[in-house]
Amino acid sequence: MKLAYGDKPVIQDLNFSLAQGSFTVILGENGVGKTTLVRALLGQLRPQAGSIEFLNDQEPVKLGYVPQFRNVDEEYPLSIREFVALNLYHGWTPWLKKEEQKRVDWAIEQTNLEKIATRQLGQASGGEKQRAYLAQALIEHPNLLILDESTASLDVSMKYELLELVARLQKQQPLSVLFVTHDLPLAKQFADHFLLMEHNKYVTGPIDELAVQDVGAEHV
Ligand SMILES: Nc1ncnc2c1ncn2[C@@H]1O[C@H](COP(=O)(O)OP(=O)(O)OP(=O)(O)O)[C@@H](O)[C@H]1O
Repeated sequence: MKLAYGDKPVIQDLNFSLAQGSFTVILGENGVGKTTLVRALLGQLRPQAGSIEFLNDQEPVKLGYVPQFRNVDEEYPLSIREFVALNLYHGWTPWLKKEEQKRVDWAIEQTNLEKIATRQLGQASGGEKQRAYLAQALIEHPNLLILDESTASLDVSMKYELLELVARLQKQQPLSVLFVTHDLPLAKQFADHFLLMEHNKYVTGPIDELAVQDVGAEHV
């Protein structure tokens, strides 16, 4: 597959398959194309050559996406619960159906946000905000969850908390995880496979085969 912005190639000859149910980490230096690959997976960027195929034989692939941490304004008007439910509001009906309410409850419960669900999102801590983004991504019951540097700028215990939630969900239900990060210890702890991106070279394999020297000092 080739991905480019106009005539500026970013990814050339990437041939990569993601095993169903795996927890795969994507590593690589700044600017190597990790977010570009995520954008292509999300359907925001079309490959200039090759293609992305979702070969799930049981059910269609449903993507969930947890973005990089962005601070939300303290005055942000929605409660955590309203924020989690945001993508369920369609058209003019300002209320949710019973079944949709249940999905919101489930996502809030899975991310340990029950106690603070009525709090304004702007008043939540960094880790709680990121769990709210995770809950929002879970609403459609995705079977492929993409986290794009979602733990960057969280402190160590919050990083682990977020990924422990993701790892638990991955084991509970048919869920594959793609996790873009610069954090090698976190990758080693949670992932089972890796994709290491370098300019025009891509290495994949089981996480045990990833050596620290392959990744470079900036990741450690
Ligand atoms: N919309 C765009 N138009 C043109 N070039 C872009 C665009 N977005 C990204 N790029 C360029 O594509 C290259 C890859 O960027 P990308 O954001 O995918 O890298 P990355 O590996 O995610 O980096 P980082 O670790 O810093 O987030 C960079 O050279 C970047 O400047």
